[in-house]
Amino acid sequence: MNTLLSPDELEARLRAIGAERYHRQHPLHKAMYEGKLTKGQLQAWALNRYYYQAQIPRKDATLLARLPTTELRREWRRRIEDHDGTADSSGGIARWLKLTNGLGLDDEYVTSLKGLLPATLFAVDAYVAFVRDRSILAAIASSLTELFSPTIIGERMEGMLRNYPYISEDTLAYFKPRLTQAPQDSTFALNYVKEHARTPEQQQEVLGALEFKCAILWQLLDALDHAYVEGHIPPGAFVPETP
Ligand SMILES: O=C(O)c1cc(C(=O)O)c2c(n1)C(=O)C(=O)c1cc(C(=O)O)[nH]c1-2
Repeated sequence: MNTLLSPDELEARLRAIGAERYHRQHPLHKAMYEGKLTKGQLQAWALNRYYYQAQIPRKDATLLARLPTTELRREWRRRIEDHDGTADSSGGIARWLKLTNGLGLDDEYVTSLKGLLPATLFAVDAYVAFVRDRSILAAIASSLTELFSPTIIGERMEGMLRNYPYISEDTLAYFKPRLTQAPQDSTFALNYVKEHARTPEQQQEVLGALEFKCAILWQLLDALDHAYVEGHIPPGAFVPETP
């Protein structure tokens, strides 16, 4: 039987899941910031990660439609604008294309989604389906990986600028705003789950949602590792021109 945790105990359990399972621990992340990847491998990562970026606002729009209060909808609307932009400012998806473009990939090819690994499609689509089908509490909890993203993003930016001469601050423009957006997102989501997970069952649901999301992010890197480091590129997937 699961016992009822205090809100702070719940937070500690969530942070322990992140410390163990977040994709910061993945060997491909380490290889990336240590400068061990080829340009072709970085291209494959950026190309596949584009699909995650492009689906995030669809995931948030799916949740937005189910949210019962103005306060919650306003919070989630902001997330959609962060990614899609507004009439006055470009959003995260457009900034991600600066990265793929800077790495030598055509926008048209990237946005066509041709060349994605099947595992990328399956994993990202599973995240959108989770948020569509599960409780609002679980859906909000599944965004809590953002508690840990500023650390991985900082590490990645610093390592990539230092180790890959063809990568500039401008190419990495996507990441800088995330360093302030992610803490805003995750503070809201953490406060929400601490307040609304009031039974042992709800708390287990929250913990399970974070584990599920960590597994999605881990799977994205595992699939890239298998295809582009181990060399088992599935038929139809992107084949780098440069080694
Ligand atoms: O660079 C990363 O490692 C990373 C991780 C995550 C995450 O932990 O889910 C997100 C992002 N970036 C990101 O850029 C982003 O916009 C984002 C939105 C979400 C979400 O679940 O709603 N996660 C993430």
